[in-house]
Amino acid sequence: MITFPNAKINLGLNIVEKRPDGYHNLETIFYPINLQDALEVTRRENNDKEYTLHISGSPLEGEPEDNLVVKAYKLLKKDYPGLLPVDIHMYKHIPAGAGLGGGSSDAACMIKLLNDKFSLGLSTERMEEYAVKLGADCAFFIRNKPVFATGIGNLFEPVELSLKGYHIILIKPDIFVSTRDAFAEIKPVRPAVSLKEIVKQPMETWKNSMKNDFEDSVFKKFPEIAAIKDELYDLGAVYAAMSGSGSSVYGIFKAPIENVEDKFCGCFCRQRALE
Ligand SMILES: C[C@@](CO)(OP(=O)(O)O)[C@H](O)COP(=O)(O)OP(=O)(O)OC[C@H]1O[C@@H](n2ccc(N)nc2=O)[C@H](O)[C@@H]1O
Ligand SMILES: Nc1ncnc2c1ncn2[C@@H]1O[C@H](COP(=O)(O)OP(=O)(O)O)[C@@H](O)[C@H]1O
Repeated sequence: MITFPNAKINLGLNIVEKRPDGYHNLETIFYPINLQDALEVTRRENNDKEYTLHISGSPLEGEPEDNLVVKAYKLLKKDYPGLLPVDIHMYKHIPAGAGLGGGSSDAACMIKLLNDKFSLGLSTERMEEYAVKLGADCAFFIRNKPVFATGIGNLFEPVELSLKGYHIILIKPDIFVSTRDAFAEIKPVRPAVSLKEIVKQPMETWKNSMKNDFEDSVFKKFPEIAAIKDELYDLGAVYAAMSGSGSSVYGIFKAPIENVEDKFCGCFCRQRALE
């Protein structure tokens, strides 16, 4: 059984307050895009091991047991001992440490895939409960629809928003930003106007009203990321921002943009909204 975990971008991101558990309450809009990994799970013939993990594509650091797809398997196996041994094949295309939620998407897709393959009968809500144990934004990828998210990024309200027809240019500089480190730099502030209201306004207004709170500290540390955002606006983006805790930056355009390959030296890709 094979599935294609997709990335997301954040449209705005307000870090509202620090919680007693050390995490932060935030508000953001998660929007799925069509940049995808591939994840395949087959029944392992040999029962010598519970699982094997084979990764191809972009190299990923860490041991197999650190990988979120393995963590997802083990999490379900605790409650469903009948889960059979599996071989996991993953092709990594979504860059890590990019604010694109690649690992979280892999983990959420693993839960959905195991639920289907082994007929576990988990409801969507139950899968979301498992997903959030693996990562704050992981539950979003279970339904994988545009949402206004609050809490630690795990409470969702649908948003009336479609980027269908827009052209998204996504730039991933060769910089890894750790989400944990990015949070450590933030002083939380409750926004004067909620993102839920801002996103209802025409996209042309977002440049002056929609903010990613991680940008100030990440741009200060890595001015080259700020420069990418400026360049996207110079190219005519209606809205441009860093996604999540970085380091990728996206621009949303009304028309296709030609000849960007040279400008961004191969670290770019064209995207469209996942419909
Ligand atoms: C903040 C976002 C916005 O999209 O950043 P990106 O990962 O996309 O860049 C995500 O919600 C992140 O989700 P995820 O990447 O799953 O976070 P986790 O692995 O659970 O947490 C990594 C670390 O970030 C911090 N963290 C994460 C989420 C949150 N609401 N408050 C936090 O303080 C914690 O220090 C935690 O140890
Ligand atoms: N399947 C996976 N894909 C990508 N990263 C993974 C995966 N499993 C575990 N990770 C780890 O997650 C970390 C990326 O997390 P994070 O910085 O939150 O990324 P992002 O900002 O892209 O969501 C990396 O250290 C990576 O080793």
